[in-house]
Order: sequence, then C-alpha cells, then structure tokens
Amino acid sequence: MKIVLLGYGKMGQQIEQFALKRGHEIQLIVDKDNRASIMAADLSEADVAIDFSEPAAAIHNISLCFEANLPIVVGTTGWYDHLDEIKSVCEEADQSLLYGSNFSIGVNVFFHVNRLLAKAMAPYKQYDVQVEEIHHIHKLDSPSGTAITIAEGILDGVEDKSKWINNLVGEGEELVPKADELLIESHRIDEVPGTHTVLYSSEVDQIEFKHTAHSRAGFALGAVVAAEWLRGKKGFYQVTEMFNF
Ligand SMILES: NC(=O)C1=CN([C@@H]2O[C@H](COP(=O)(O)OP(=O)(O)OC[C@H]3O[C@@H](n4cnc5c(N)ncnc54)[C@H](OP(=O)(O)O)[C@@H]3O)[C@@H](O)[C@H]2O)C=CC1
Ligand SMILES: O=C(O)C1=N[C@H](C(=O)O)C[C@H](O)C1
Repeated sequence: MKIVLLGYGKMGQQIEQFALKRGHEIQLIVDKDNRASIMAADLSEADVAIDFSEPAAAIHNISLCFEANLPIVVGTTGWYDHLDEIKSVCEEADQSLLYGSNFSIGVNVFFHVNRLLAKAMAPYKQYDVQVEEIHHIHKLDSPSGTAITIAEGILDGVEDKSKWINNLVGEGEELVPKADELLIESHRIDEVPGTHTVLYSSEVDQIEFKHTAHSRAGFALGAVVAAEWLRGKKGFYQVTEMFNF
C-alpha cells in the first residue's frame, strides 16, 4: 500500500520501519516542515494515511483525509471529546476511519479481560476500583487514551460508577473522587512507554491487573496491521473490532 504518515515523531518513525518491512511504500511524510502547506490534493494518490501526530492536530488531519477520500488510521489520543462528532461526519460522508487508543495486541487482550473482570467484580461492592497509568514526561494528554478505554470498560460493567475523573499526579490540586466517580490517576515519569493498571481494593485484599509496554514496537506494528485491515472498508471502526474475542 502507499501510505501517508501524518506525524513523524517517536511513533511515526517506528511505523515507517514496520510498514517498509511489510512491503508497503511511504508515499508522503507530513511533519513540521511541510504540514502548513499540505492540501487534500497532495494525498489523493495514496491508499491510506496513518496519523500519530498530536491532540490539537488530529481533527484537521482527519478532515483533510476525508476531503481527499483517503482512509485513515488514527492513533493520536487526546481528542476523545470529538469522537462521536467525527464518527457521524465519517459515516455521513461515506469515509473510512479506524481509531485506536492503543494498537498493541497485549492491550487489546487487556481491554477484553478488563470488561470481563468488571462484570465479575460488579456484585462485590466492598471493592473500590481505580485506574492508574504511567507514561513518559513528553506526553501531552492526560489521562492516556488507553486509560479512557479501560475506564469505559469498567463503567459499562460496574453499576455504582457513572463517570471517570482524572488526577495528573504532581500537577496542581488533586480531585477527590465521589462515590460514583472512577479515578484515573496519571503519572509522568522519565521515558516510560506506557503502563496501565486496574486496581480493585477492599479492606482485606487487592486485585491488580496490569499491562506494561516494554517499547513502542507493539503500538507501531499494530497500526500498520490496522491500515491493512481497513483496506476496502467504509465507515467508522475502533481497533477492538479487529479482534474476535
Ligand atoms: N494508539 C496508540 O497505540 C498510540 C498512540 N500514541 C499517540 O500518538 C501520538 C503521537 O505520539 P508520539 O509519536 O509519541 O509523539 P511525538 O511528539 O514523538 O510525535 C508527534 C509528531 O507529530 C508532529 N505533528 C504535530 N502537529 C502535526 C500536524 N498537524 N501534522 C503532522 N504532524 C504533526 C510533531 O511535530 P513537531 O515536533 O514539529 O511538533 C511530532 O513530530 C500521541 O497522541 C500519543 O498519545 C502513541 C503511542 C501509541
Ligand atoms: O503517548 C504515548 O506514548 C502513548 N499514548 C497512547 C495513550 O494515550 O494511551 C498509547 C500508549 O499508552 C502510549
């Protein structure tokens, strides 16, 4: 496939390597040198775009791809509030978009088991649940997109929590969660690629369910596989739909 890379930072560069290894061609890299001048027409010869840019850039990049009729895989996080709106635009305009807060196989298995665990824990009200995520200090968004997906899985299974709240530890005053709020605690430490933990705590014990990324390789390979999966499909998809659990 001919791929456009939207964003050529830590992820974009690794995606390029996996795409080449899997026999694809990088047709265009959109980075800080050319992004101001890129028009939809510049994208029209490609088969797919892969966006790992930054929260403030994702919506513009998606709109550009829709205008160019170019399917797009979006790994950029931090624009979750606009997801429903983008889904509607995508479907109304008969475009193709696949969003994933995390493309690694391990995390997608984690998402699935997290939902099962939430249902299993639901009757046991003596347990309080919280989510913790740790990422590198360069990360722009908080909580992580992965933590939001995990929190939504818990909120769907546990009756007594209705929404999540976020504390970015060390950055100002912290919110105290109310009984119906699910706390996501975010930590920014050194160069941590991404660690997510779900904790169920009671007076007598604690369950810790944890995923640790050792590098960005799983995310990058997953994004290329997602682009291959999206080929020939129309509509709005989430990465979880690629897996048959
Ligand atoms: N879904 C997943 O599996 C994963 C998602 N992510 C997410 O992907 C995103 C990128 O992560 P990462 O690569 O680590 O971040 P980086 O900061 O290393 O790279 C982002 C790049 O995007 C560039 N950029 C900024 N604006 C635009 C634009 N309008 N068009 C194109 N490029 C632009 C930046 O350029 P400049 O430096 O000039 O500003 C930078 O080079 C983040 O939102 C992160 O949370 C990360 C890992 C996995
Ligand atoms: O910014 C990152 O690095 C990561 N972002 C994604 C997220 O917000 O969940 C995925 C991964 O955890 C790494």
